[in-house]
Formats: sequence, structure tokens, C-alpha cells
Amino acid sequence: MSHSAVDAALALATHAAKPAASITPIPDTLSHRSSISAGQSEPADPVLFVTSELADFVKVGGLGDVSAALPRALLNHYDMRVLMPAYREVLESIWPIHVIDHLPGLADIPACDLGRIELPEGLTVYVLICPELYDRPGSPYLDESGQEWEDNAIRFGRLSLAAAQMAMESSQTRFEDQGWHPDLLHLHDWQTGLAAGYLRWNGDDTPCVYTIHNLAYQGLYGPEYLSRLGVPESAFTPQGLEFYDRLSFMKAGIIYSNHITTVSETYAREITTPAFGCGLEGLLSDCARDKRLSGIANGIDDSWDPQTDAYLACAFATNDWAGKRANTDHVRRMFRLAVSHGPLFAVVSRLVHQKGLDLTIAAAESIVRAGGQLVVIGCGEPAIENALRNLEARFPGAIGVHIGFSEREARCIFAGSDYLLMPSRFEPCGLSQMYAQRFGSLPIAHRTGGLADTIEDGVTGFLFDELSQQDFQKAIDRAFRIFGCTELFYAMRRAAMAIHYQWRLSVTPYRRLYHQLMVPAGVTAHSLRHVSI
Ligand SMILES: Nc1ncnc2c1ncn2[C@@H]1O[C@H](COP(=O)(O)OP(=O)(O)O[C@H]2O[C@H](CO)[C@@H](O)[C@H](O)[C@H]2O)[C@@H](O)[C@H]1O
Repeated sequence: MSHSAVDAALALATHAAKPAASITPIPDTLSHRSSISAGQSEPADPVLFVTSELADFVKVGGLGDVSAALPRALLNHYDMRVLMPAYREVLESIWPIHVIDHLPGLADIPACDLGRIELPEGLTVYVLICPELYDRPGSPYLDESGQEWEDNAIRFGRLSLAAAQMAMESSQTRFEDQGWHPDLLHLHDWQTGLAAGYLRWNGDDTPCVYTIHNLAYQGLYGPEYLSRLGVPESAFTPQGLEFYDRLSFMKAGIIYSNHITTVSETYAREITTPAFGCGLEGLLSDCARDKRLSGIANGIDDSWDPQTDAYLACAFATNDWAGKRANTDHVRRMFRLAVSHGPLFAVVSRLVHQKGLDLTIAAAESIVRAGGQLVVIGCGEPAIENALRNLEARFPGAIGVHIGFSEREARCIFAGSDYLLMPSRFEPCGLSQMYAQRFGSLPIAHRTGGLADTIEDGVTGFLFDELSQQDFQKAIDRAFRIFGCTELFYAMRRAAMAIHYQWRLSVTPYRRLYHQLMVPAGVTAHSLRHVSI
């Protein structure tokens, strides 16, 4: 059978769910004004992208990747700038920081300095210099022993407050950096949710887009934090940011922002249901009804290219399967695995309940018995880390585990593996499956969220419907069978490598959304009330 005949046969055999329509499609309202901005004949609209991670400095998971790529992808159309905390990794980076302003504190939130860093590709990053909150070892969210920083509410209250202070139109405190002042805030996840609240409580109507990357992390704190964070008592109601007697950063973002997005169309629908809504499904259903909720899929940046990736043992292109095999051999050596002709399965993941590692751990023995091998890189919950270490000890030479975080190793594993296991319980978008596909590793994944939208079952990977050991095992069995049919296997690889989820595709819906929300210059209805937050 020729390659194209195999491809056609595979395409016919697929049972994949096609990406469904967005629950709130963003209407095409881009006017000449935006295109003029794109052509740079008048200044592009200023947008502040507020995030707790940026892969240039620090990345815990997918948010770091998105924050590094999406603002850069939007730079052609907007004067996009990023705001983030000056963690130790930022302070110790090679990039000079120019201190440009001082932001006052509020209640228990300390005052801080605002620095500016110029990153490659013209990306300006504002950093919050507040060593007492951010200059420490550990991750942005956890201390070195894996416990949440006990002052996270204040740390991310500080980030949210800074975003609001920078956007406020108050004549007294109006922020401006050489004429730059944001006309729109793009907030990400619970760590930034209070920003929209701080604006509204001060009568400021600067538009806010709030993107949910993971609804499961909500930033919930006791009512004593109302006064500590300077949140008005009147906001502590079920219609405000109260969530079962606690203050919810996530709910603040949803309630006070103009529009909510999440990172795939399927997840946007899922979070309006009790199974995925984490208790916020009612509110999110209301948002959907009011056309305030949309799904805009993530992309992946151009550095994910097996032909140019400097981290790989051997660059390779589609059909250069010897080149791909050189990477497989390299990964086997990295993890001290035996020489083998069987398939190499991989996990590159945060080791958390969401990712269904319990299913992978339970399937590992059957993978080894069937002649496969497994490599894992990840870090997270100690119980999962220990279970994986035990697995490695039980199957030396067949299972290799690296508890840790390494971009280089992750890329080598995507390039060297045949299959990537992602039995996620839920997956807002998922980037790893897209990286794997680019590098010719076929994802085996639960049909949920962004996984359902980016994997075509039997063509660019394998999907299973029910989150059960049995269904997952069936998908793994199918992968073994395909591995034995070389032509089919290579055809799937080719199909997976051919898809490229470029950020360019996500830029258009974000532009439409920004455009819809930004009031044309000169007719802004911003409150010019004197406020001091
Ligand atoms: N030990 C390790 N070493 C090196 N790299 C590692 C690693 N562990 C994970 N990574 C990398 O971290 C990223 C993880 O991104 P994902 O999107 O797959 O999941 P995450 O749950 O973090 O993101 C959340 O936000 C993103 C962004 O919106 C959504 O796609 C996702 O569904 C949602 O859960 C990938 O780039 C992966 O390669």
C-alpha cells in the first residue's frame, strides 16, 4: 500500500470527535482600525498580559509556555506587555532590570517597585520587585518541601493589585511608561483574578479578559483575607467573590472580567457541567448564556520543530525514521534501558491527580510484559513520585523515571518516544500531546478537553472514552498492534507530524475579542474618579 493510500485508509477509519463549535464564537468584528494597527501606521493598542509564570524565566507547566508565546504572537497587532512577579529566577537572570516606578501597598499588601525588562523579539516585561514576597527558592507556588507558600494570597494579591494600579485611569495615580498605559488587561488563572475586582471596586471599567487555564486551582482563602487584601466587605456575597464562606480569586476573575476564555472549545463546554465545573458550573453556565465564555485553543511555538531543535541527539524530519530512532536510542541510554525493538512509551507531566498517573502506573506492568518500555519525567505530588520510583525499581532496564524538571530532557523524550501517555482526568488544552505529535510520538489520551480537540483517534493518536483502566488498556493494546504494522504506524506518525497548532490560529479569535472589548480611543467611558488603591 502506498503512503497516501494508508493515510486515506486511516482517515476513513477514524472515529474522532471533530472539534465542536465554540460555545460563544467570537464574532468577526475586526475593523479597519485593527488592521491599521497591524500595519503599524498608527500606534498599536496597548494590552497588559498578567501572569504568574513566563517560560523565559520560570515555568511550572503550560501557563509558562503560553505566557511566553501568546504575547509574542500578538505583538504584530498590539503593543503587548507582560506583568509578572520578580521571582529569584528573574532577579538572577541575564536581563537588566530598569526600575521605573513605585506602586503603593494596600492593607497587608506591601508597596513594591516596578521594573522593566526588554526580552528578545521585542517583548517588554514589567516585573514586581518585592523581595519579601518573591525572592526565595522553590517554585512560584510551593516551597522547597512542596508546601504552598503560606502567604500566597498576599503574593498574588500583590500581583493582581499591581495590574489594577497600572490600568487605573485615576488622574492621581495614572501609570504611564513613556506614554504607554494599558487599554485592556488580559488576566490568567486565579493568581490574577483579583485584578478585575480591584478595578471595579474603584469604579474603573478598563476591559478585562480572564483566561482559565485550569479551573481546579481556585485561590480560596478564609474571610479574614478580605481586610488583609483590602477587598470591600460588600463584595463578600454569593454574587461577588464569596465561595462557600471563602474568598475566591478565581470567582473574582469570572465575576468582574468582561469576558472569560478557556483554552479549548471542549473544556469551555465541560466547565459548565458539574463533572468539570469545580462548583462554579452554575456561574459559568450563566456566563455561557450571556455570551461571556469562549474557548480559544492554545498553539505551540515554532521552537517545537524536530528539524531545528538543538536539544535533540539528532535532528530529523518526517520519513527520516533512522533519525527518529537515533533519538530513541539516546533516550534509552539516558534512562539506562535495555536495547529493544519494542515501542517506547513516555510521560512528560506534572505529577498531579489531574494527569491520571495512577492509570499509567497500573498499566506499566502490562506494557513491559508486552515488550514495551516506559520513560517518565515529572515532579509533583510525593505519593505519585514514590509510586513511580517503585515502578522503576521493579522493572530495571524497562522503566526509567526521572523525578525533576528539565526542558532538554522533555524535548529529547518527545523526539525519542513512540507513544505519549496522557490519561488525564480533565485537560483544559494540553500542550504535551501537541509537542509529542510534532516530534512523531503518538499520544494515547482520554477523550476530554483539549485532548479531544487535538487528537484524531486512529490518525494522529489514540483516544479512549471512559476514564477506566480497561479503556486505557484497550487504547494501549491498539497502539501495540499498530506498532506491529509498520506502514500504518509510519502513516500515523506522518499525520501527527503534519499538524501544526500554530499560535497564528489562536491570534485571530483573541484579536476579535480584544477588539470587541476595547472602546475606540477618544470615546472612552473610563471613570476619572479620584481613587487610591
Ligand atoms: N518534568 C518536566 N520537565 C520538563 N517539562 C515538563 C515537565 N513536566 C511538564 N513539563 C512541560 O510543562 C508543560 C505542561 O503543559 P500542559 O499544557 O500539558 O499541562 P499543565 O497542566 O501544566 O497546564 C495547564 O495550562 C495549560 C496552558 O493553557 C493547558 O494546556 C493545560 O491543559 C492545563 O492543565 C509542557 O510544556 C510540558 O512539556
